[in-house]
Amino acid sequence: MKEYWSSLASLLGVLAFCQSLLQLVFPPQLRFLCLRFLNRVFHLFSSYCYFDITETDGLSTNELYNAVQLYLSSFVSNNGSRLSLTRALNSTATTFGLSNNDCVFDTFGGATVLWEHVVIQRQSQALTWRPLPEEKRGFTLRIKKKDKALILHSYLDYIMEKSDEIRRKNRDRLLYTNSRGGSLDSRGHPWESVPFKHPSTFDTLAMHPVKKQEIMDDLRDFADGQSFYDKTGRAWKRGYLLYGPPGTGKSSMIAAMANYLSYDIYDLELTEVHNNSELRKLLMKTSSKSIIVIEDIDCSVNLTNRKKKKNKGNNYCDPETSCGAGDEDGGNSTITLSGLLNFTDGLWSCCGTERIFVFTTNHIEKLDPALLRHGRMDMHIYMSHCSYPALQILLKNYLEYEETGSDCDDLKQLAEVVDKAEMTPADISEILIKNRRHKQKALSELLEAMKTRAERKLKCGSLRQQEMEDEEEEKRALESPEGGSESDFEQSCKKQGVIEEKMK
Ligand SMILES: Nc1ncnc2c1ncn2[C@@H]1O[C@H](COP(=O)(O)OP(=O)(O)OP(=O)(O)O)[C@@H](O)[C@H]1O
Ligand SMILES: [Mg+2]
Repeated sequence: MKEYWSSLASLLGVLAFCQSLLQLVFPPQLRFLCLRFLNRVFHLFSSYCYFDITETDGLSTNELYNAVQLYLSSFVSNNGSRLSLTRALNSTATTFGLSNNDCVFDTFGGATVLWEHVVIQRQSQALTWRPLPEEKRGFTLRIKKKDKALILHSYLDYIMEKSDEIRRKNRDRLLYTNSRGGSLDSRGHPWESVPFKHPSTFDTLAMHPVKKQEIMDDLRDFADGQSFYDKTGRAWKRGYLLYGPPGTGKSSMIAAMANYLSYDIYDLELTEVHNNSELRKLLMKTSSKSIIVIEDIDCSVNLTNRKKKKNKGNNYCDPETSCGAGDEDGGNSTITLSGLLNFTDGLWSCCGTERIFVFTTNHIEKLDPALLRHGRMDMHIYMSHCSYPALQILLKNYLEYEETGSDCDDLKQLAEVVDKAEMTPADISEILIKNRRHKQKALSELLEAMKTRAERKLKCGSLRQQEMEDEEEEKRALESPEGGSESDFEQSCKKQGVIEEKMK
């Protein structure tokens, strides 16, 4: 052991002697050149090349550094052994990060790359007007030389895209409204926003699964369809019209769409918009990846007929016929159907990308066909009364009721009566919420309510049928020569008698 230590000491002595000899023979300048030369030779024969992505680029922040950090956070939790955890302001998600001087591998298009997070202590604080952070941070990307073209062109673009997506997902969605009625905030913005935390998703939405899947596929195709829209020369936007009776889930569907695509919502209150140019300004201030909603469009403003001339006592006017002196925009004091059509489909509608327009109505028949045509409203979605497949979703969500097969008598009866009852999901969910702790009670109360509704519907239907038949008979009697002899009074007495009989 003693011998070992003495030989180690003499070896260190020789090394120290060699080092001082080298310093004597090679001056520092020459040494630096030698090292640079050796480095070059090493890189010439190495199959790898390296890229440094620093946190700051001079004084401005390097977007690529932030993007890489976010991108790595999406998968580093599976691969890394030592991670940093952060949570941004207003965020509900935790972000994983690569710890200082740690490495992680990634693959892209068949190429494997290595990312290293490099953190170096800053030697001395240079004299600047802005104090610099104590650490210099950056990522070093190691790739094979043969993959250089692929990585530099596609991989870095992919990272930027992916990080945008992660940023949007981590941030809470926003719900914008124009309820201030045209006035701007301090930043000149016409929209007010609040965090959007609606819990409705496509899982909680009660509707036929096939229809639901069709809508989800359509939304996904739209969101992933940039190249398709570019190729076909179409503006990257899509319109959905949701129509159906109140309480069938139109607003819930909009929330589910926003949650599914992680889009913001702009809830446009048309009654607060004074004219077409204000509408256009509102549109210009919306961001991409958003859903622009006009609820109850038939009630907002009179938008029934583009060809109609100006009506008295009605804030609608025709853009194609002059609506007031000097009103080349169809009226500076009113909003027109033409203005709305341009909003959804004109040149101005393309001032942003990746936007969805959703209109809702309880009365589709009241809308002008121009508003409904494809290109404006590409998909017309009828939100119907509750069907049996939709009811099954509600039972599962509210009562945790799993498929029990044909042995459940109540379920069988519900399946028979649900279509005849024509109840909305809103009506049904009220009964289920009330009895959610007693499954059996909930089912029997629901069945009772459905049966009563179905009976009433049946009675109303046959009453209406009878009335129509009576009217038809009356008409025929009046037209025939003998029928004309019966006086009006006698006829109305007879009719009254029939109605009283039915009411009994
Ligand atoms: N299809 C559905 N799936 C799940 N829940 C629903 C559905 N439809 C309605 N509901 C429930 O009923 C409530 C009202 O629904 P919602 O506001 O979406 O109806 P709507 O069709 O927009 O009605 P309106 O035409 O009156 O605006 C919701 O809070 C939701 O809980
Ligand atoms: Mg609604």
